[in-house]
Amino acid sequence: MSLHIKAKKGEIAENVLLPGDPLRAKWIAETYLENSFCYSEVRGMFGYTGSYKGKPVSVQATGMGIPSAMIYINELIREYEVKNLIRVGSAGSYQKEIELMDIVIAMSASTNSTINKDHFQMDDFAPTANFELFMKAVDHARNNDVNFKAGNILSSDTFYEDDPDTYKKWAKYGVLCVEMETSALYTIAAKFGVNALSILTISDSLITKEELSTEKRETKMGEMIELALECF
Ligand SMILES: O=P(O)(O)O[C@H]1O[C@H](CO)[C@@H](O)[C@H]1O
Ligand SMILES: O=c1cc[nH]c(=O)[nH]1
Repeated sequence: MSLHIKAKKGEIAENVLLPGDPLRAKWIAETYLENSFCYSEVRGMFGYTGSYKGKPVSVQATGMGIPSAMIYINELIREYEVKNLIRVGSAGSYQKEIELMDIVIAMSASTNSTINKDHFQMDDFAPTANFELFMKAVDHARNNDVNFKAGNILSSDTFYEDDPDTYKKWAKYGVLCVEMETSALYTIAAKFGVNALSILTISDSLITKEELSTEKRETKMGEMIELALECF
């Protein structure tokens, strides 16, 4: 086992879905994976392995925010040799044409986190999705009439901003939505030469202030999960 994941070597598949929410991880395993078992409950951050259409797939919750996600992503790659990581998260819309329950496929992730600034001595690294995973998601979405947008997103260190208009500076430059982990996922995947993608479901809008209930955030993201599973 690793420090934060209680799985034996070989218990985690090469293909892993990464929701932030542990209850979404449980719901994904129970709804989509055959013969799934729970390999870790450390800190309540559930991890499961099963199969989807005959392929081994794991789902590991990462918690909220870049520091938490970095722990799980590092351990999955370093200790369990995971090769394909697809985040399946919720996000807040920054654009009026992106509505609740729409799907966003993240080509790249801007960030207000200073972790990469420190790491690259103030130079800018551009966290980018793996091209093959990205194209698989786009092709599958197009072929199945999934309502999606693809582009740059923001991985933010803050959920509650002092100034409710902070989002506008990003929206003006075409950033589609905000979440809290993808820039770290893309950066760590690049470092270790593995493949990463984030697919997000819009759970609220910074513009209209509409939002999904907690229950829907846990369990009503099936279109995104099926799209992600088809990319493995
Ligand atoms: O729904 P998840 O995957 O947790 O993602 C989003 O939701 C959390 C905030 O509510 C942050 O983790 C953000 O990235
Ligand atoms: O990080 C997040 C996730 C969902 N909605 C938001 O507004 N921010």
